[in-house]
Amino acid sequence: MATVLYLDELSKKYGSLQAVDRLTMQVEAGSIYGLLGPNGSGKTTTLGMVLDVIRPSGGNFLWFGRSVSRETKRRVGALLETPNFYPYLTAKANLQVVADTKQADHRNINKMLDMVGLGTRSHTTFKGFSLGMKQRLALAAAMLNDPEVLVLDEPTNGLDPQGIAEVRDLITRIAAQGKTILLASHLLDEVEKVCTHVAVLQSGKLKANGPVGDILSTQDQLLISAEELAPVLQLLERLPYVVRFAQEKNYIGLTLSEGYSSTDLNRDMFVQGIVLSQLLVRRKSLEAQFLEITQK
Ligand SMILES: Nc1ncnc2c1ncn2[C@@H]1O[C@H](COP(=O)(O)OP(=O)(O)OP(=O)(O)O)[C@@H](O)[C@H]1O
Repeated sequence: MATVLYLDELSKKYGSLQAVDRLTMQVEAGSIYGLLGPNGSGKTTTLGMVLDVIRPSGGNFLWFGRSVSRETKRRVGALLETPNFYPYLTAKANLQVVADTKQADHRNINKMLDMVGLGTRSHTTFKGFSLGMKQRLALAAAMLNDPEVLVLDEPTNGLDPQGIAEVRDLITRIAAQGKTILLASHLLDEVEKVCTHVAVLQSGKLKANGPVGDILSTQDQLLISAEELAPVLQLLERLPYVVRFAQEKNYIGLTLSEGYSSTDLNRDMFVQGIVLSQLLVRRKSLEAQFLEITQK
């Protein structure tokens, strides 16, 4: 698969503050890549550098295997903050202004309005739009010259639940057209729901990266106990789908391979003559996972 964006020890210092610290990662074509981290972790600075609006203090980055240039910039659409549309112009007229600035084909305007679900509202003035509609119009503007890559900074910030759902759905639909998306978010559940890949940032440092399923593992933890723990421990040694287990006081905590559930465990225990006195499934919260990753 082609690498769309490659970051090689990319760094940014603001005075003595190391905002981004030797960040190395790559974004493959067709992925929805989430840059996940709390406020101040360096996400916006990273996006600013790769979009050539913030000058790096060190390291390098390549778009499509090349240094940033007018040609590479033409292939990348970006939405860093809600753009300043003209409040008294209609959605369509606003996009006409953007199309002129970007020298984009005006025939794309209606297509993009339809794509973001504003086709029937193209004659409504911008000031009459809800925040969610404003954000969708901004996405239409970013897509006007049909870029291969879309860079988004916190695209659902400030939206109500319906607006959030609409924007997330739109991002997924844009990606389904074969576009690559790089998206910064401080919301773990957003990255889990929308992204295929993730890089976790903390204080400018890369803490983990890879496919979302690998990094944000949603394996449940089971807690079990029985009158006698020794035979339980012996059986757990032998069950191939038990990933790990540990005794904690009078119960045992364990995780199972994907595809196995507490029912499988309970059945196998019973077959071996062990009756569990307790079986609890504890879902690992996304917040707990995030703490685990960032404390590594
Ligand atoms: N122009 C600047 N001058 C000085 N410090 C800055 C500047 N821009 C950002 N910083 C600092 O750099 C660090 C990283 O900021 P950045 O905005 O990149 O993080 P972020 O993860 O995008 O957070 P947020 O979601 O709050 O924007 C923060 O400590 C921030 O205060």
